[in-house]
This record gives sequence, C-alpha cells and structure tokens, in this order.
Amino acid sequence: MRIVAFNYRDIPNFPQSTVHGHAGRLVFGTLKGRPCVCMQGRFHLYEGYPIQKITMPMRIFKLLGVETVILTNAAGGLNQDYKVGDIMIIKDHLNMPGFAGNNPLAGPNEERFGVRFPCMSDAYDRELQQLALDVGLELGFSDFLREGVYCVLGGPSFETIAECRMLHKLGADAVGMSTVHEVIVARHCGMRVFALSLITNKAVMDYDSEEKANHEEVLQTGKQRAEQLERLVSTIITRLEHNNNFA
Ligand SMILES: O=P(O)(O)O[C@@H]1C[C@H](O)[C@@H](CO)O1
Ligand SMILES: Nc1nc2[nH]cnc2c(=O)[nH]1
Repeated sequence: MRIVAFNYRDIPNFPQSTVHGHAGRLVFGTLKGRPCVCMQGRFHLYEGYPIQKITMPMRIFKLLGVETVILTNAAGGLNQDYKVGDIMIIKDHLNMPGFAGNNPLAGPNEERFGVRFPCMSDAYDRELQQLALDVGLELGFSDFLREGVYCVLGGPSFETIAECRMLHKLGADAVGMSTVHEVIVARHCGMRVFALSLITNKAVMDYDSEEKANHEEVLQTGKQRAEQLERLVSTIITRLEHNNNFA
C-alpha cells in the first residue's frame, strides 16, 4: 500500500497537535483499495484552539471530496455496565460546550458548506451503525461492542464525581473531550458520519473509589485494543458502497 503523509506543521494554517500520543500527520492512502485520508492526531478545545480551528479539517475533507467520515475517540465509561476496553458505537451526543454557546457553526454561516440551522437528530448514520454491529458480530466482538450516547466536555481536567453522576443521569454513557464538534461540522456540510468511542477508563462515580482517571491509562487501553479497532474499522470500510471516499 502506498501512502503519502504530511506533517501538520508543513500544511499552511493547519493547527498543530500538542497532545502526547497524537503524531500530527495527515496521511493519504488506500485502505483495502478505498481511497482515504487519515488524521494522526486531532485538536481539542483544551489545547486553546478556537472551536472553528479544531473543526477546520472537516471542511478540508469535504473540499477533497470525502463522503463518509469515521471518527474515533477515547472516553470514560459512565454506563455502569461498561468495562474498560469496550467499544461504543456512538448513536447520539450531548454537546455541553454547545449548551453554553460554544458551537463550531457560531458566527456567519458559510452557505457554500451548509444551511444556517442544520438538523442533528440524524447526526450518526443509522445504516453505518447497523453495519458496525453486523461486522462486530462476524469478527466475534459482540461481547465488547456497545451502542450509546457520548457527551463532550471542554477538558483538560477529568470530571469530578458529582459531574460524572450528573452526566450519567442526563443520559450519557461515555464522556470525552472531542468528536462532537467535528461531527457537527461534518454533518453541516453533508458528509455521512460514523463514530466510535473506546472506553479507556471507568468514570469515577463513587466517593469510596480509589480509582483516578489519568492519561496513561487512556493511552494504554488504546494500545491494547488498537488491533481490534483497526480490524473493525477496516472491515466496515470494505463493506461501504463503492465510490465512497472517506476520512
Ligand atoms: O482525542 P480523544 O478524544 O480521543 O482523546 C481523549 C480526550 C483527551 O485528549 C485524552 C484524555 O486522556 O483522551
Ligand atoms: N472527559 C474525559 N475524557 C476522557 N478521555 C478518556 N477518558 C476520559 C474521561 O474519563 N473523561
């Protein structure tokens, strides 16, 4: 497989990755014969970037002809049935920064990308969710494949116990610091979206617990499940309709 990779620092006006574990490269290639572009590292609100800058790659993908976006993230499990290492197909989200007016579409609407008031009740493509469940079953992943609601917060501090309890009561199954802003911009410009959370740690919900969320555990769980995540995503891609470019 031939790939061409660009460091973010060599791409004019592109943000830079500042997070440990994010390589900061845009990689073009083919996956099982399908053309794709892959971000090795994304941008987060807590890095200090304006929300429009974080989501700029989505519009670049749209201009490159991408039709389907597949997003992954690391998240803390709020759902008490979830285990570390579970993979959650995101079926919906809670946009906490959005509640406070921090939405990537705030400001003048870019009409060439999409409408002023985009619908978000169909943000996560249902056919792709079903495809992921079918592929997961075939690969023998059903024991650790879940479907749930992802909640985004600004970070970088992890949640307090009271915050975790509140988010769980509000209907979130997992909590993280990314993805939702990218989804909103991708949907605004009409790309299909599929997203997965890897449950890298259990959110601490109990004052008697000795557990503490930490980035090392996040990276370690990511490494442990990397191969299965790769198989899941690459198999999903081979089953996408022909001529569907994706990121
Ligand atoms: O980029 P994602 O959302 O996968 O990364 C999560 C959120 C923080 O960047 C980091 C915390 O450990 O993992
Ligand atoms: N906000 C948040 N982000 C995460 N990313 C990975 N784990 C977590 C977590 O527990 N909370």
